[in-house]
Amino acid sequence: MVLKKARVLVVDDDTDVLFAMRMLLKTEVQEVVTEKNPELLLSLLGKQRFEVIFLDMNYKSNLGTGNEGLYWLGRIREKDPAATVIMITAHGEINTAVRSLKAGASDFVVKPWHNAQLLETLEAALQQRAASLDKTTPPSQAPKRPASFAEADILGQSEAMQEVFYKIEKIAPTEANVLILGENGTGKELIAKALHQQSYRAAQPFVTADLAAMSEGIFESELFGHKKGSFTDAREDRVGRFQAASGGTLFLDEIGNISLPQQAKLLTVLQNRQVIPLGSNTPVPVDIRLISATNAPLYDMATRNEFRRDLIYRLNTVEITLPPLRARADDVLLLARHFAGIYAERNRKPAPEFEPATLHKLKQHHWPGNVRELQHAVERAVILAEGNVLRPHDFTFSPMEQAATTAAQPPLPEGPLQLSEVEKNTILRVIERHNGNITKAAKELGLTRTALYRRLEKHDL
Ligand SMILES: Nc1ncnc2c1ncn2[C@@H]1O[C@H](COP(=O)(O)OP(=O)(O)OP(=O)(O)O)[C@@H](O)[C@H]1O
Repeated sequence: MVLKKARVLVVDDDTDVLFAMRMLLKTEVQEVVTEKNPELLLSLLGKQRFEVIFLDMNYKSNLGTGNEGLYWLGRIREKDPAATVIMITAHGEINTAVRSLKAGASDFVVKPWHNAQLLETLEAALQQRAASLDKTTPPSQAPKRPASFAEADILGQSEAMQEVFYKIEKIAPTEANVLILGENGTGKELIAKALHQQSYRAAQPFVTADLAAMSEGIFESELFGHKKGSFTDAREDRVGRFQAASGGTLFLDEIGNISLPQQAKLLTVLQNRQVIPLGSNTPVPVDIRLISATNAPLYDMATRNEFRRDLIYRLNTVEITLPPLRARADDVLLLARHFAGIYAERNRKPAPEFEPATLHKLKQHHWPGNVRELQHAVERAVILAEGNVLRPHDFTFSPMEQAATTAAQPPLPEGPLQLSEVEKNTILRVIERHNGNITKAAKELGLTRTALYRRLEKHDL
């Protein structure tokens, strides 16, 4: 609905982009104006009102630094601080795109875009704009934002996490579907909850569906509900998770684990915004904000036709990637101290100190289980430590994790070194770094896929 009333300005020096935008938007919005020359932007804004401006990040004169887009964004915001600007960026410019969010852009789309995804981004931006301009919104419906992410217990001082926080702040109060990517234990569920808590839906339910735990047999009934008698065990009517989350947020965890037939069913529901419970003929409209998460390499899976690209585009209006803990050493100590405080209090012990050598050991560890592993390691150490100083030997890692850590450091062999062990550990570490993607791991190791498979067999992996 909001789309139909929108007047949209598109500024890009690539005439193909302008043409594609015009073709896409002309039937969707009230008016589309396109402009090739950013120098004319301000005079256009002086003459006409636009609800949304799509602004390219790079212009041919500026060698792809994104600075010109940021410059024009600044000029627009000077003229109209309430302007809603969506940046158009190329792949590989995500850092600049996030900088543009900090500079006041509402969102960004990545070229080449998927039409449905671009329309969702536009709609979300319009809704966000309407909500922020709507002075009549009663205070109780305003988003409940914690003053800081520390209050929501999401800690992180690394640059990578600061960018995640900026994104959350921007995205939370919108209706955009969010896809959270990251290895196990990086905090995906925590981020999903924070997005909900800071959204306009905060007072409504947050419902989680762990798709990895749902067999083919119960998938539909769990998600879409069922009618009494629709299958042997259906003794009464039951609403599914989509309906249970009505008005609130549905968190689909481990989305990468569902089969192609399940993907097709999910896509239909998301497209039609309604579910049909098993055994019923009556569609039930659903009003949910969708957040999904996975540690699976969805884009690689799509290339291998294991995951539907059109479903990805429904899920990833905005994407948040959580870096593995090993890539944010700055956060390791912050989190370790935080967990130490929590577990000391829980176990009625004084808050412990960390020996410098302990901190070094923690920083060097590979953390294959990420924050969850750190949390458990600190809990164990706090419970087992004698006195209130945590020493290196209070942190013991399983042999496999230890091997990964050792391999991550410059080798310091003591005694005879088993070459085949080193090879095995290196292979394990590289495969893990690429989330199990054999093609990428083989590339990094300088092997062909076949050669890597042969070595996996050799090491019984
Ligand atoms: N930045 C963070 N600050 C504080 N605690 C964190 C942070 N990230 C993760 N945690 C904690 O680490 C644990 C694992 O986080 P969470 O369950 O959100 O990870 P996940 O990525 O969803 O894991 P999985 O993929 O296994 O489901 C939780 O106890 C969570 O509270």
